[in-house]
Amino acid sequence: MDEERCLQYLKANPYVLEALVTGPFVSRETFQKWAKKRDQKARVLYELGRCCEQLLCMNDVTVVMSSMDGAFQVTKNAEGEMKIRKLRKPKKAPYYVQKVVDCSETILGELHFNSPVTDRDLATVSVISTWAAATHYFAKISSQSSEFLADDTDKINRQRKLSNFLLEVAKSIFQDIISMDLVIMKIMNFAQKLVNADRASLFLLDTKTKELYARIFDVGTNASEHQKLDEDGAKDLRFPMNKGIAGYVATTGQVLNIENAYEDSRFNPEVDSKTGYTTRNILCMPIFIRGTVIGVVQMVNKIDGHFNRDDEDAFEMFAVYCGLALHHAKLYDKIRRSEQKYRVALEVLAYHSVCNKDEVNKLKKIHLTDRVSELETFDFNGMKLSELEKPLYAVYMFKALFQTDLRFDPDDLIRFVLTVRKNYRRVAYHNWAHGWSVAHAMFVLLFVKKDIFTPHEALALYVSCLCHDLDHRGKNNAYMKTMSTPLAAIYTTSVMEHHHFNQTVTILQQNGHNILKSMSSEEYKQALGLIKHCILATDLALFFPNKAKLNDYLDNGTFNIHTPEHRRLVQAILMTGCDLIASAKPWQVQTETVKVIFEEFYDQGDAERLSGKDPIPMMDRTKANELPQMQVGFMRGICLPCYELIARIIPEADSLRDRCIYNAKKWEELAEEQRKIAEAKNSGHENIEKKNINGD
Ligand SMILES: Nc1nc2c(ncn2[C@@H]2O[C@@H]3COP(=O)(O)O[C@H]3[C@H]2O)c(=O)[nH]1
Repeated sequence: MDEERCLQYLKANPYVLEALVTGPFVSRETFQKWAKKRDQKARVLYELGRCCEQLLCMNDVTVVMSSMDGAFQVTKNAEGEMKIRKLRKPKKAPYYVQKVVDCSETILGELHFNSPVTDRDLATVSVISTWAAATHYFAKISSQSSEFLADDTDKINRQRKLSNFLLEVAKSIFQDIISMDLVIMKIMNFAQKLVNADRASLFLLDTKTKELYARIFDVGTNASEHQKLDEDGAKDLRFPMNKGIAGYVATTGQVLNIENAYEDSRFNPEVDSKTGYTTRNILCMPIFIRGTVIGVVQMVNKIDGHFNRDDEDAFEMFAVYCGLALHHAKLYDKIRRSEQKYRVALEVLAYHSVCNKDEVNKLKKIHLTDRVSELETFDFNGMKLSELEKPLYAVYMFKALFQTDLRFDPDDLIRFVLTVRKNYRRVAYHNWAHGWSVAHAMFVLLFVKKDIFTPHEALALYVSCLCHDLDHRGKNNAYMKTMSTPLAAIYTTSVMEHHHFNQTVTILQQNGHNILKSMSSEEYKQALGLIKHCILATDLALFFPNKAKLNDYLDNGTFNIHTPEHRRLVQAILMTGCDLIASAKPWQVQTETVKVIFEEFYDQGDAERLSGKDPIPMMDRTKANELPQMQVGFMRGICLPCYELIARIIPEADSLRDRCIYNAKKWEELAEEQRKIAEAKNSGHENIEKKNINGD
């Protein structure tokens, strides 16, 4: 039936339209909207009629409104309400009928003039009628658009409510990360209100048993009645994932909006039978995390009618946020679990990596009363000390430097030194003996140049040297990175040095180990900050910029030991100088140390080769013959510039530079010998080759 025939039919059978308009299929607000629209037209025509009566000084203009159902006379009752009644045929035809037509050529109505009118009157009436029609037309447009807008406003308000809530959810996901359940509850609660559902529930997928279980199950419509079930859900709210609307959605990942649950073969009435609740309609949404369904959210029984398209759209957005919240909940649980595991590991480690009572008592029994003057020179060879003497002398040096300025518990000091010893690994070079010799070098520097630093600064420098290579694995930062070790994942720069510092702090935090405990919290914080600065400075990668800056200040005469930045540079360079102390030891000690350094280098080179990477020449045992030349490069390129700089700041320590120059020359002689041997070999080979070629 086309529109024209439909109109004819409705005109012929007005009761049909009446029944439709006042029946259940048109909502109250729609009916009111229509009525308002009609009222508006009637009101405009009525006011137009009265306006013409005033202008033409008459009072018998009949106002007629046109509509689909015919012509209606418009009057106004005592209360000012518009009254519309079917137009009866007038006894006498009007003198003049003015049609009121709007911009879209729609006839709004007519004005019947029941008294004689002049041409001038007609001209006036025509103008006013046009204006009135235009006014009505634009009023309609604006009311439509405002209706439209009103509809839109409705939608906009709904969207705004939605987006405000989603923003709240996003914020609470990050703020309430702990109680993710609370966030999910909020989401469910809001979703339920937004789509006006009587009940809401969240089912999660148990991938092991291929079942769905209720994690949040709604027993009523206010939040307090939400029933949050434990991780496994309530036992009786579990069912195979191929059952029910929830199962279908979980299996297919599709959204389902079921208008009549019991008529849908996929519906599972078992849950209703357990809860005594009757499900009429269901809006069910899958929850995805990274493309995998992890659960479904269900809205049950729309309060008025069934769920519509808008509900589906709004709810789809919630399903995403549910997924986000659940994902965070899972991640957070994982983090919590790994933190607990980490704590357990730390406890076990702390127990085994702390010195024991026997070791402490053994050291306590030895009382060093006399001054050990041989310790007061850089040339002292720590390699000759026993496993007991090293900690004993480490305690002695600490006391010699600090016991007049600092308060500390002597037993704490013994425990600290012994535990530091225990946390160096038995690798060829970066072991306790290295830590001890670097601390000894700092002891001598501070001994010969007492007043350059405050007691707390000196303490930080000494402790840093003792601890600067704690838990070193005999592999350098480059190795840690290329092998993508966990340490390299934690620290982006100075990987091992950060780890050494972290180990230092861990030991200080052990019971009975905090040698800094007499400091105020501010002093303690500063001391730790300086220890971190000093240990990180032993990363050779930082030596070059530090050296350049300090030399600049010295060269341009702006160096001032009391300037904090200059002070930190001096501390850093001293740390490097102590770390490389083997290069400034007597030649015998230098060569013995270099032997173990390269043993460690070659171990790393072997490990790199095993993992398919070519080691650098210095770590390649097949190039051991190039060692002297490499040492020349190392001494002249790094050690010598370092000790020359130290001598500029602490002239009393210029012996380090002299020793270093001597050792470099020795390595150059060896390199020269090595070169001659190589040449002899080559020429030997050449002679043999020539003989072969000549056949003699
Ligand atoms: N080639 C060479 N490297 C050294 C020598 N002494 C120290 N080093 C390197 O200098 C680095 C200083 O920081 P580390 O102690 O971490 O590791 C040290 C070694 O890699 C040496 O005599 N020869």
